[in-house]
Amino acid sequence: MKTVESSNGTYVGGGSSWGVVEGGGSVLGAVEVLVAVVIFVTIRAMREKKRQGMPVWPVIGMLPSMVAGLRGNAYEWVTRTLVRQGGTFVFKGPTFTNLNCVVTADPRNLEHLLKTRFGNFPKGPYFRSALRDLLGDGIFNADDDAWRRQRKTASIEFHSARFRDLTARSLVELVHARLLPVLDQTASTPFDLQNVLLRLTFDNVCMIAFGVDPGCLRPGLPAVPFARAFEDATEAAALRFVMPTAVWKAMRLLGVGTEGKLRRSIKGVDEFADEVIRTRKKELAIESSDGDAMNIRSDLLTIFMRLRDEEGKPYSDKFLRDICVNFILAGRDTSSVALAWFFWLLNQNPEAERNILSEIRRIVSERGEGDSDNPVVFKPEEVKKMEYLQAALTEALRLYPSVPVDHKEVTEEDVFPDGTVLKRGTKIIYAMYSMGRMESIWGKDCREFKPERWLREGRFVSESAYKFTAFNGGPRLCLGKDFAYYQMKFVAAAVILRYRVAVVPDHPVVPKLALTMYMKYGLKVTLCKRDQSEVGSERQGSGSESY
Ligand code: HEM
Repeated sequence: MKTVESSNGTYVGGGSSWGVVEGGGSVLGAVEVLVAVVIFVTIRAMREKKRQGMPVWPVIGMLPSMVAGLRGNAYEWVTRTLVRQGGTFVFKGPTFTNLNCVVTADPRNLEHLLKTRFGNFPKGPYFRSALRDLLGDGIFNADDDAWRRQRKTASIEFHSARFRDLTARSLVELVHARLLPVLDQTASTPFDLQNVLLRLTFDNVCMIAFGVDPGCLRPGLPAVPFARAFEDATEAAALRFVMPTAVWKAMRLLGVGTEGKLRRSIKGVDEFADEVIRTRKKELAIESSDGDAMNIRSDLLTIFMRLRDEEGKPYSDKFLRDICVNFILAGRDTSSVALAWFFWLLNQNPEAERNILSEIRRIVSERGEGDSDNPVVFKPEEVKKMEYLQAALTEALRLYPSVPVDHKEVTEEDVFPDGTVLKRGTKIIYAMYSMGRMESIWGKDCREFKPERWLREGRFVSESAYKFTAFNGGPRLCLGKDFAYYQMKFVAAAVILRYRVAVVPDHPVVPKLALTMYMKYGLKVTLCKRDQSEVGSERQGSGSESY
């Protein structure tokens, strides 16, 4: 039966079965209009998908794609989109939210952002406000003068001979008196290596930055309430970036959901930082009353306690707390997770493991007669010689950068070298994880673990900081980079020399969505002791043939 549209929009037909023609016709008409609108909107959204990498729906923008992406591996979802879009895409969030942003993995844009036009791309108010509860005004979350002052002070400390000496000594203590005995005790029982490494780097950063030793890495692996609180806090804080600001702010006000968790976990973090500051103040008071005038200690926290702010006043306890929390994030959660990914990758690449073992055994065998210690404790000049190990760690960081994405905000209108127009206030995400997986940067084998790509004639050769962005670049290049390499090499060499680390079969390994790239379920491993009689038996040069 044919139907025709009447002038008032209802449908009329020719047969008796249309007894309900008036009311039913109007429903049918509305349905047809709705179907037409849906088809129109879908076609338009799909056309946008071709252009922008994702369908753009009226009102909700690209939200459905984002929700679907976040349900799986969010980093892979961003990577797929970036690859499809040639290295940069514009994310359109729902109307009336501030989720719009430009996402890029293009080295030309990174150089523009981090170096050439550094002054035009601060962290900005949006990101600073999302992380303020956790990071306060600490170095990671500061711009302009507040950042410059902290950077200058920390930079002097990090580049001093005293700091280098302290880091080397602290690592000998941590690895030989704590890590290796703990590993020795576990024998072949499965344990979470990421957890052990996080304990090590936590103790280490507290020793070198605050001059305190929390003693988390010790036999029995005691519960560390701070660690739980800190991990929960970084996870809950990261979720703010995928929520409209109004939503997380309302949840924060009510103390519900992830915001309730964030509030509770920040309390746990603050308790630890407050205790460190209180204790240090007491110690300094005693030392100065003894006439030592604060000269005994010169760790980073003490240096900040001695400084005065722009008004000539000592820094507040709140600001000292921010310094502690930021340095814990910088020093605890980066090299530990990098090492966890590194050991996981080695487990799948036995050839690379053999090359590392060969290199470190050769280094031991090169020692002079009176120079051999037992057990072997690597010296700083030996750690420096570990070129293949450095290449393997860098390759792990290329594929699993400890900071998987980072952010900036546009101060004044600008244009990226790839032609993307950046309006004032635009939020920019640069995706380090995705950069390691771009064929356009690393070639067809970009997803393979190949330490050799970093070696020329057996020597480690670095890449541009705008291609290999794991340590950031430009004026905000990671301050702890040299220390982190030394620490990771020292730990990895000590472990690999003694053990084969085997990942428990079927243990799920996936990244967690947080500020740093934890393995969501940790890294369950068992250890197999190596025959120590082989140590030192490697003849000079024998290890270099394979790389
Ligand atoms: C594998 C280890 C490490 C990686 C991959 C890494 C990576 C990074 C990245 C990507 C940034 C830029 C963050 C941002 O601006 O949002 C950064 C900054 C920083 N890192 Fe590292 N880091 C590592 C280890 C360390 C360690 C061990 C320390 C200190 C103990 C440290 C201290 C810092 C500091 C102080 C900054 C702030 C620099 C600034 O904003 O001027 N890092 N790091």
